[in-house]
Amino acid sequence: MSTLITNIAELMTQDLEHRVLKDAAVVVEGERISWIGAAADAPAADDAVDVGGRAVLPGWVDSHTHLLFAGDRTAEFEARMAGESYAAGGIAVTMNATRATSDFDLTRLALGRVDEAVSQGTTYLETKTGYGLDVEHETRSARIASTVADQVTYLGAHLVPAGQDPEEYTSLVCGPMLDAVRPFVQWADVFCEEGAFTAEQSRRVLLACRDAGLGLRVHGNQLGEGPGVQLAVELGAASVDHVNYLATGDVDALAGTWTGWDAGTGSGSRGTVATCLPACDLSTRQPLAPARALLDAGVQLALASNCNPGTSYTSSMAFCVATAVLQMRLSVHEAVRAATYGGALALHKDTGNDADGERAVGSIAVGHRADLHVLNAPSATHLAYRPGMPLTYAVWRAGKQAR
Ligand SMILES: N=CN[C@@H](CCC(=O)O)C(=O)O
Ligand SMILES: [Zn+2]
Repeated sequence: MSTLITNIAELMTQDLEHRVLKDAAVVVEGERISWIGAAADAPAADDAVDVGGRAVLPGWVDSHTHLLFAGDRTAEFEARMAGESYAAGGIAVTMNATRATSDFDLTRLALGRVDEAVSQGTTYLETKTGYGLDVEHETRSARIASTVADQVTYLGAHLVPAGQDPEEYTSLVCGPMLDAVRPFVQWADVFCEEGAFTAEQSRRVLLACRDAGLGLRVHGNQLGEGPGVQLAVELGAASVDHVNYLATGDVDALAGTWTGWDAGTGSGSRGTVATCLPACDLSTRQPLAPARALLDAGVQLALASNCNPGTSYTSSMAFCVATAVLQMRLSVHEAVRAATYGGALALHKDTGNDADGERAVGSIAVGHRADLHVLNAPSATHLAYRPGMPLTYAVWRAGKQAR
């Protein structure tokens, strides 16, 4: 079954050539893109959809979310808006509410959040554990996460639960907890920050997880300059996320990880993606991450929602893109790229068009997964020009119309 999607005013492919086509069309065959080009040259297909002169982008790739949680932290948010600072300790409030919730309800809540994201144009997403924080509840979160998200990250090292010795808890995270979650996860992450895990504890966790075959990610440099970025670079993490407080050496170190990468062909060894989380920065009143400086230095960038109940209770990638343009000085093309291709790069899903289903996401090219986001606007510029407006008109996810 093939579908011709035509009358596209602007097709922002985010492919390796950064092509933006006018008056374009796309053919979707099964779950893959089989053709793109000028609408006038489009081949026949079984079915046709006229999108009426609207813009089409790749679906958002949200490479950083925390969707496995119950409860609410409105009071903490109100206190923050009244002048309190964000501190890692709030995670314990969500841990208690999450532990007290049944499997059925936790699944229902997570599925509802995925639906919210997809209805706003997200077609591929990662989510993390991190609100269970004992073997039973981390394993449950990982298992449920593996049924609702495309990729799952183990974040047992989110906070040391009250009353536990930090070194003993770190050993649990590196040992029995890791063994229990391992069947359900592809990545491991650690909150390397004051009030969470020290550099040494973080290194232990990351090394144990790397030995277990997991890819690495780091929450780093969110609340102050710290060791997160350097640790991520040293251990070859796929991404370091937050990156609000960076020393010059941090930017240079991140840029250095991309010297073996050919951005023109998407080949060579991938480095460490800097993932900026602007919705979180606003909600915690932290300085926005220096996305412009990172890009200018040659660092590959992702934008993600960081949807979670403490620091960023939104899955709106459009909001992140608008903020990146309006406040972080990215162009619309750069911001959309970071929220699509950049997320795919951070999740190692930027390449692949094999028959076995390993298909690239985050860019529109022949053989890639058919993840398309049709805007109710003639160009992607409207994402920043009309911030906060409901611009998602239609969504295809793996070739199926999801909205
Ligand atoms: N920084 C660490 N973890 C989350 C916040 C978790 C919470 O406060 O519940 C984040 O990415 O911002
Ligand atoms: Zn996070």
